[in-house]
Amino acid sequence: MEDTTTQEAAAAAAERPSSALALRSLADYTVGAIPTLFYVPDFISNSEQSQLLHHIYQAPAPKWKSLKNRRLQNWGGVVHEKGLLPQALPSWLTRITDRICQWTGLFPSAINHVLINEYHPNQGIMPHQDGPAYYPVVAIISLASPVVIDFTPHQRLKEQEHTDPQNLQIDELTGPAKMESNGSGSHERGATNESDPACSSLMLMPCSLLIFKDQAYTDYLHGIQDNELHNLDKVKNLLRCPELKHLSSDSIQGSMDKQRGTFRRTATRVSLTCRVREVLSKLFGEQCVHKRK
Ligand SMILES: O=C(O)CCC(=O)C(=O)O
Ligand SMILES: [Fe+2]
Repeated sequence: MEDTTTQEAAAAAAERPSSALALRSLADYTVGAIPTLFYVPDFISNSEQSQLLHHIYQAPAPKWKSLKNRRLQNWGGVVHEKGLLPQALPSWLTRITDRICQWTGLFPSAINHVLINEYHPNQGIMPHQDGPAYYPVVAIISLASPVVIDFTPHQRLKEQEHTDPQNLQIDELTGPAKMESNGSGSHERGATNESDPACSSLMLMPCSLLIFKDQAYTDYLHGIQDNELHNLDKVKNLLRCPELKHLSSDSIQGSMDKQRGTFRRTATRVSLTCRVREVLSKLFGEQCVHKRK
């Protein structure tokens, strides 16, 4: 489905080399103590951000699915318990997902699934692990508002699975865990990073790319607190967010309280969670399973 104007495509193409050229290799973007966590500021340009937001908010109202604490759009096909019934991603998404694929070199095939989440300043996503139907590499593009994402080790969840098997459920969208369906993964209630030195938080600025994989994917829960005020105590990448110093400029919204070490969200954030999802080769038939590295 081609819905991009030639002008827009030309503008994006003209811009791509400059942002791509400015990038170093992925290994240069590790952050914090978890080795498989990467933060890439300015992965997309401001005008690419505007184009993405334009397309996202042009989608027909039924494309949005409202959840208790956010709403989302699902692109790439319908998720079924046995995999994905695929539907090609629109070109305004593949322009970004193909670049992520190429530059990272981490995905076994083209990114085929994008979940778009929208969060008001008091909304978030509970600590969760993305389900087993995804290849264990996640790429998240952030738009419109900064937010803090927390990574918390989930040994507790693993122990629970071992000791309490009757608690396990297989969710339509996820894997075995105590969970609440979020359209994306499994949720653990009440996980907290207050006292755990192993946890890591990152500030996700608009236009940035977050990549997490392997250990960060399998041994950590990730989540965003559902309040306007975010604590910066455990944020590992503040030095890589120089724009936070200029919050009065109209491009980035929010406010910092340096004394208290907090950031207040004031704008709606949108994110693109880009993944490779197992695809059903035949309806309810044979499944194509990715080899995990
Ligand atoms: O919005 C985000 O940055 C996180 C989204 C997420 O974790 C998910 O879609 O599974
Ligand atoms: Fe997730």
